[in-house]
Amino acid sequence: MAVKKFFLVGESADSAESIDISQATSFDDLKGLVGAYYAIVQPSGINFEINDTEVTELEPITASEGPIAILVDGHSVREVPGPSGLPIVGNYFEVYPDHLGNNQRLFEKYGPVFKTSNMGKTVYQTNDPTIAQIAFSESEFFSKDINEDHPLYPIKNDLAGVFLGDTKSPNWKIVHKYLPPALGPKAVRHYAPVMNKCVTDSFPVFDELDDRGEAWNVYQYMLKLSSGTVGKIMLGKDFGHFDSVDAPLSKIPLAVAELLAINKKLSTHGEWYSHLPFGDPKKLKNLNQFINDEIADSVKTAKSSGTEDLPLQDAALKADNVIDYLVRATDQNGEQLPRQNLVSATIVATGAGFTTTSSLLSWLIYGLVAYPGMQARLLQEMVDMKLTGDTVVTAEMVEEMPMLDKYIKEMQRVHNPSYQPGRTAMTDLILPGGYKLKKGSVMIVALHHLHMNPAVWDSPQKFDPDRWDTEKVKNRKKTEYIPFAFGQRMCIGFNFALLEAKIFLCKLIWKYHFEQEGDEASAEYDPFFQLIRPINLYVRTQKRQVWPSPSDSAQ
Ligand code: HEM
Repeated sequence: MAVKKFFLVGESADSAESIDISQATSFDDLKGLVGAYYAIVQPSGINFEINDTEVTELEPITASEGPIAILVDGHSVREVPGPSGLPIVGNYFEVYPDHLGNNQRLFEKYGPVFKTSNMGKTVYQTNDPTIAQIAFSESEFFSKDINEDHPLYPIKNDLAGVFLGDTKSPNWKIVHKYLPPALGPKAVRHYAPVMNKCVTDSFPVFDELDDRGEAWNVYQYMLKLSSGTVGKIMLGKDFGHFDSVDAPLSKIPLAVAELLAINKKLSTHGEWYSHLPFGDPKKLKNLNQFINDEIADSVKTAKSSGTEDLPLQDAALKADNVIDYLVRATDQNGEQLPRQNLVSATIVATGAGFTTTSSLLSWLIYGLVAYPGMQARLLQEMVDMKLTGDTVVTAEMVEEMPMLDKYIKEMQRVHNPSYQPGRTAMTDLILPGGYKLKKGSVMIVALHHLHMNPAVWDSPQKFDPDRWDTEKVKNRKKTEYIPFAFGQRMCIGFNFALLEAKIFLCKLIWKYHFEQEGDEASAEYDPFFQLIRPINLYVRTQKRQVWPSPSDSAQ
C-alpha cells in the first residue's frame, strides 16, 4: 500500500493527511484521488510540489518520503475575500442601493469570487464562467437548496417545485416533468398567433398616445403588455390592459410585482425583519394569499378546447392555455400533475414569466432610442423579410432574421433582467483558484457581472450586436453567456420569452418610430426591485408613414 502525506498550501503544516495512492496508475488518477479526498471540485487544476519544486509526474510522488504540497491552479487554498463589514448591518451600505455598480467595484477589487454579508446573511458571488458552470451543475458539490442565506428564502415554496423549491424536493421532479413541455419550442410556436394578437391589441393605445403627442413610461406599458400576454397564454385570462390608455394594471401582476419588491427588501434586511407580525412580512403573507386565490380561480374557470386527458406532448400542442394543459396532461402512467402542485407552480411560472419579460422588453425599447442605428437596421431587416402591418409573425419568420436575434442577444448581455441565481454548497469544498467554501454557503452567479467581465468579453461596456458574428463569440464557452442561467434549474420559459420578444419587436417597430423623450436617452435601473428593470424611461412613438425600400440583397 502506497500511503503518502499531503497538505494543502495555505493550511497549517500539521494538517497533513495520509492518503493511500496505490490505486493511481497515472498522474491524472492521482489528481482525481487527491481531489476527491479534499473535495477539490476541479482536480485537473491541482499542482503538486515537493520541497517547493513543482512535480508533474507520478513517479517522484510515489518515491517521496516527505510531505507533498498541494496548490490549486497555482494558488494556495484561501478564504474567499470580501470587504469587512459593520456590526449587524455587515456590508449593506457598501452594496446597496447601487448593487450593480458596487458589486462591479468589488469584483475589480477582490477578483472572481468575493463574499459580502448583509444583516447577518452571507452570500458569495462570482463572475467567472468556470465557477458558474460548477455552481449550476447539480452535483455532489452544488444544488439549488434554498437555505436561510439564499435570496429566495423569504418566498420559498416547496409545493411550487420550480423556481422557489429545492432540487432535492420531490415536488421539483414532479412539476419539472409536467411544466416544461408546455413551454418547449413546439408548444410555444402554437401560441405565436396569440402573441401577435396581444401586441396588435395594444396599438390603439399607442396610436392615441401619438395623437396626443404624449411620451409614455416604458416599463409601465411593457409590464401591461407582457403580463397581459402571460395572462392569456398561461391563465387564459384577459386582463384588459389596453382597453384604454389609462386602463389599470390587473391586480394579479400588480400583486406579483409588489411581492417581488417586498421580497427584495426582506432578503436584504435580515432574518429578524421577516418575522415581524406587521408591516412588510404581513403584506407578503396577504399578497401570497391573494395571488393563490386568484390563480385557484383561474384553474377553475380556464377556457379549454376539450375535456379529454392527453399525453404530455400532445397536450402541450393542443391546449388553449397553460392551465388547460396542466389540468389535462398525463404522463406515461396516465398520472396528472397533483392538484396541490398545480396552483403553486402556475403562480410561480406566471410571475417568473411576466416580471422578466417586461424588463427585457423595456430594455429592448431603450436600445432603440439609446443605441444609434439599431432601429433602422431592425426595420430594414423586417422590410427585407417582406413583413407588412398585416403579417402574422411566426417562429419560422423570426428564425430568418439574424439582426433581430443578435440585437436581443446583445441586449440580454448588457442589460440582463434576471434574478441573480443562487446555488448552495452541499459540502465543504475547494473551488478553482483555491477558494474554500463551507457547506451551506450560497454562491450567486452574478449574471450581469459575468456578461460584463473584461476577462471574457472584449470591450464589455460597448453595445455591439455584431460581436455575435465573430468567431470568438461563436466559439465561446457555454457558461460565458447565460441570461437564462444554466443546468437543470435553468429557465424553462426561454423559448416563450424569446419568441414573444421577437414577435413584439417586429410588430412594434414596423408600425412605430420610437423616439427618446428629452435630450438624452437615459435609464436607470431600479435598485429596489429584485429584477433589473429600467425606471424613469420615457419614449414617444410615432406612427410610421414611410418605410425604407428593400435592400439590394433582398430584392
Ligand atoms: C427574459 C425573460 C426571462 C429571463 C431572463 C429568465 C431567467 C431565468 C433564470 C436566470 C432562471 C433561473 C433561476 C434560478 O436559478 O434561481 C429562471 C428560471 C425559471 N424561469 Fe425564467 N426567465 C425568463 C422568462 C421566463 C418565462 C417567460 C417563463 C414562463 C412562462 C419563465 C419561467 C421560469 C421558471 C418556471 C423557472 C424555474 C425553473 C426551475 O426551477 O427548474 N421564465 N428564469
